[in-house]
Amino acid sequence: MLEIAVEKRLGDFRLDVKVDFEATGIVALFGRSGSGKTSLVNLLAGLLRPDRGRIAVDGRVLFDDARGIDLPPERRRLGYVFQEGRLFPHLTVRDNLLYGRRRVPRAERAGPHFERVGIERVVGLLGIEPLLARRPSDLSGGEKQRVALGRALLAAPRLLLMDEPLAALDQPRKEEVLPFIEALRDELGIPIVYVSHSMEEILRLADTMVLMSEGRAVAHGALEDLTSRLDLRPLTGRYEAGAVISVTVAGLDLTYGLSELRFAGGTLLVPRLAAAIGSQLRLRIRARDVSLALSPPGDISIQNVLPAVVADIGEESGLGPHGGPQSGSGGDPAGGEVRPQVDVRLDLNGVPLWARITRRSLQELALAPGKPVYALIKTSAIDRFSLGRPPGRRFLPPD
Ligand SMILES: Nc1ncnc2c1ncn2[C@@H]1O[C@H](COP(=O)(O)OP(=O)(O)OP(=O)(O)O)[C@@H](O)[C@H]1O
Repeated sequence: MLEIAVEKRLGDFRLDVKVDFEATGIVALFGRSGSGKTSLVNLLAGLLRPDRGRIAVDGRVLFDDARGIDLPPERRRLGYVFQEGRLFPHLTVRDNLLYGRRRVPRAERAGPHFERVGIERVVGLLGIEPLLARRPSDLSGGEKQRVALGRALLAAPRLLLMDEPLAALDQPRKEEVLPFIEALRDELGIPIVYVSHSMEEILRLADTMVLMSEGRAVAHGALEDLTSRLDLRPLTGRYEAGAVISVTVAGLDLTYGLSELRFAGGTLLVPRLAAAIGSQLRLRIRARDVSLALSPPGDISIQNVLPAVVADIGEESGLGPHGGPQSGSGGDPAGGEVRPQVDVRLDLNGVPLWARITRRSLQELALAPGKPVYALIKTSAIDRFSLGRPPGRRFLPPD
């Protein structure tokens, strides 16, 4: 359990965060640039001192101004991985890793907590064995981040803080590092607080989310719930509008190279996935990739046609004119300018899905809450990057 109640003034910016959450798996700290994510992580790590408040991890108090407690960073037993690895340039990879090990206080160098992050295991999990003799200058960006992760883990932290660990990497390098982060989550059982402003990354990795806005934690909870909440859409972002769905790989159509994914709302066909039948996946379907029809269309190339009911109709997500949430659901939110699109929340047998359609379609189809419709989703709408494995479950290696 992570208990946070802190206040901190930084110039004109005021951070005032009160949130308690279960620290298991990966907890995403999400928010726009400048919402206070890094400052909050620095307060947790002990790199920044709150003006007042209290921070506790699993009942262990790290900071409490009322009781005069302020543990220095090295006694907090938290690991920290930054955007850029910050490895020691003059040390080999092996010595960088051993540096992490030496940071463990003597009294803690025993027991299951310490042993589960043994050097061989961490090196194996992160695939960095071939790099041990190299220096950081001879590593790619992705390799540096894997070593930085290893160094943080070898210090046997109670909690790992990761602040935009992939932000400095290009897409192929991101894809290279992501499976290692997933492996840590699933194999080591060390909770991770993961800062990112990339919803794609969060959807892939996290199961819970703390949503930050203007120095406050405005919501926290299960990722599926927060991403389907209409009131939070202005904060979860315009391009990120979409739904997260947990599915089971149910079959493979070898003739056409399609995988069948089953969930409570039906079956989805997607281009063949490197996942064994029976494995669980979480995928994301963006609102802009979903169309609606009142009856199941006949002559159409779209393979995924799923019955649904309109649950809610909201403004296209994004920022209002002053950077805040939009108000109302009418067609005139920004001083006379009609927004051409709306987001329709659908209910597929209890599973939420979003469709972004034009306001004109909304009227022509006379859509309203309760109306039965069909959701049309192209097979290619489900991009590989959006596919994550649900936290805590093992994933069979790609074939
Ligand atoms: N030492 C400081 N003095 C004054 N203002 C600061 C200081 N540190 C941070 N801020 C301000 O606090 C706000 C929050 O910054 P912070 O880095 O925590 O945001 P963030 O959500 O991590 O942003 P990003 O995603 O861009 O990294 C920003 O407006 C920043 O300019």
